[in-house]
Amino acid sequence: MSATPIAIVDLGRCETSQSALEESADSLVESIRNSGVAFIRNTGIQESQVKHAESVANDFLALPQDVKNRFVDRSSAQTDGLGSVVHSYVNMDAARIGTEYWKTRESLIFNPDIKMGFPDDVVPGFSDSWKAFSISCDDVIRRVLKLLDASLNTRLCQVFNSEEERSKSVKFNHYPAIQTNEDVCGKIRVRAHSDPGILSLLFQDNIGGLQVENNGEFVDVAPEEGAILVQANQLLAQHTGDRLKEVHHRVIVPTDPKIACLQRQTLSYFLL
Ligand SMILES: O=C(O)CCC(=O)C(=O)O
Ligand SMILES: [Fe+2]
Repeated sequence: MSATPIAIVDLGRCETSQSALEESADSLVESIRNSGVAFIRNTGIQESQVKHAESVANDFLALPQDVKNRFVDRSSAQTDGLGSVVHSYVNMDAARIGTEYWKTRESLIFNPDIKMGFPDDVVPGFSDSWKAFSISCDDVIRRVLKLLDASLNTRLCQVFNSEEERSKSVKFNHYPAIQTNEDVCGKIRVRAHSDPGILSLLFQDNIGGLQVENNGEFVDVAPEEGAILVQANQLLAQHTGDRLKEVHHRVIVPTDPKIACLQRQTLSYFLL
């Protein structure tokens, strides 16, 4: 499976001159047109802030199952939590353990703007950490929209700002280590789908496994050290008249047997 060329756009450089901004904007748009995604770096988001948001998520996942189950939102089970504006803990493995264990995943999805329902009583500081992370991500998404506007001659910033406050989600995915002697390399961990909303930012560890559909073929998105993945979602496609298509993507167990069985974690921010 070959890797697709994905642009790495330096957000800091965009602010140095108009020509740097235009060049970066075009490269961002070209990458999203080709593969539905682009990397951005030099965003100003502190690594310590990301690590902290991941660390409170891991504190939550380490809690006893009955405590975690208090946060299950049954109404969002169909949509994997994302379509919902409420908080939820989703355990995708409950029915599958012992059969398709490579599909095992626990997800935490919280809307940073909804005040009630955070697990602060069981993980002190959870909501502060995720809210701070979401404020930083929101700022980055606004800068990405500005670049898209510069290249496409659209008014996405204005449209999405002038609408009443949009919904947001922070999502943490935990794919546990796989304990088996069986060959699980390349098996599907998350089925192919596209996500709702406008744009998302994906912070992934160095394990890999994310693939995007490109000309009918799924190609690897290898993690890029220090860079965040911008993903085009359904509403962006709608608002750009399909000039930017939403990305169809999936997650597989890495094909390298040395890392296939290791745990993987990702943290995402969605502007919905
Ligand atoms: O964990 C990943 O790399 C992506 C997961 C995903 O596509 C999702 O949660 O919507
Ligand atoms: Fe997704």
